[in-house]
Amino acid sequence: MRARLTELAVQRGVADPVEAIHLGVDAAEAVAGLAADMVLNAITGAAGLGATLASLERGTDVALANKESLIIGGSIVLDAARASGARLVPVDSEHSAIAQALRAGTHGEVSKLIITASGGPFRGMTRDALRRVTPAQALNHPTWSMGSMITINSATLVNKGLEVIEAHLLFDIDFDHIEVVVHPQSQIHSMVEFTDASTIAQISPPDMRLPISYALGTQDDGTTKRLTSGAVPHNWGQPMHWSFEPVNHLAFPALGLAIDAGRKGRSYPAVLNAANEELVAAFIAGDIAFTGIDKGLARALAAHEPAAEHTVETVLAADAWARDFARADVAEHKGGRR
Ligand SMILES: NC(=O)C1=CN([C@@H]2O[C@H](COP(=O)(O)OP(=O)(O)OC[C@H]3O[C@@H](n4cnc5c(N)ncnc54)[C@H](OP(=O)(O)O)[C@@H]3O)[C@@H](O)[C@H]2O)C=CC1
Ligand SMILES: CC(=O)[C@@H](O)[C@H](O)COP(=O)(O)O
Ligand SMILES: [Mn+2]
Repeated sequence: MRARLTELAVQRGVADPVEAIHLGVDAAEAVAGLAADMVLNAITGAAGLGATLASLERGTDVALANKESLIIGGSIVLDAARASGARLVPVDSEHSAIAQALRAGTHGEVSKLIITASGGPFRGMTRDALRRVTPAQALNHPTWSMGSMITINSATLVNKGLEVIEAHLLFDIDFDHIEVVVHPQSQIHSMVEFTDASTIAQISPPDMRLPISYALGTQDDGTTKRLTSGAVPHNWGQPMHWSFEPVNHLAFPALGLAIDAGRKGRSYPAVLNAANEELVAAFIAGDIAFTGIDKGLARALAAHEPAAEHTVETVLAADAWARDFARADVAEHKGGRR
């Protein structure tokens, strides 16, 4: 690997190819800590925490796709940004939408954030039917093409729970003022309701090039220059039907579990995320049923005893504890109809 990368670096005229190449588990963190205008963190999962912190500590703005690092780090990540003055710029489509809509008023004028959810491939299904769905069905997202972890998280609504916590942290809005609504067409990416009863929505086709380019357009003064995204705007001359419906919390309890973990704070979000990463892997491997994911999450969160301090060390310890717990939970319930 190093030899091939060195060859490529030499071909591209890199002055010191040995210095320029980082390999291994700490490579992302090392690269994120190098001089840059902005780091786009699109690693999946808790593994992205080191890179987010390394960028922020260096004072580099982070375009954040890796929502997990903010969610598990919580105040540690926010404090790192505050201390260096670096910005956390959302790439997640809902949070990009909210950031855009928030420009219509002040923080004090916000009455509610409304996060839209596609509802995933199993929208409308009963709890009983959900016991029998397959990984292939769960990986077939109705509107977005994404990696396997976030696609399964969309199917369980864990993704929406993570996004509520992410919105709370990014925009400093209380959990009581964040609502989730199912909007199956994924055209409205989220909304902000203001105190005058006006609601501002951000609308675009489901294409990540738009939130990514919006984040990359961040200017030194915090304003945003809209870049060419390549996304195709709506054709308003065509008939379109968009719908909204409430979340079925009985069929999809993971959303409530995640919001509860977010409200409790400290290491609960880290436990939620780490247990989920393990349970999703077990579901994809065929070891547990789809409904085993939220059942395992409920058991992990109920068993967790958080440390008094909230530090990188306690977050990583909670992450490791949750992975062990979830693996044992999978072993205990493997093959059963959980
Ligand atoms: N896809 C989307 O539309 C959206 C994604 N996001 C978020 O963006 C992130 C990435 O999602 P997505 O692109 O779909 O996922 P993918 O599975 O497509 O890509 C994940 C990437 O993370 C890398 N990676 C995983 N673990 C590590 C590690 N320990 N160190 C370095 N790199 C690592 C993988 O590298 P390798 O291939 O070498 O394993 C891969 O390039 C997630 O946090 C997701 O929630 C948010 C909103 C929308
Ligand atoms: C593109 C993006 O931001 C994803 O997080 C997407 O929102 C997932 O769709 P769900 O609404 O199904 O979770
Ligand atoms: Mn999203």
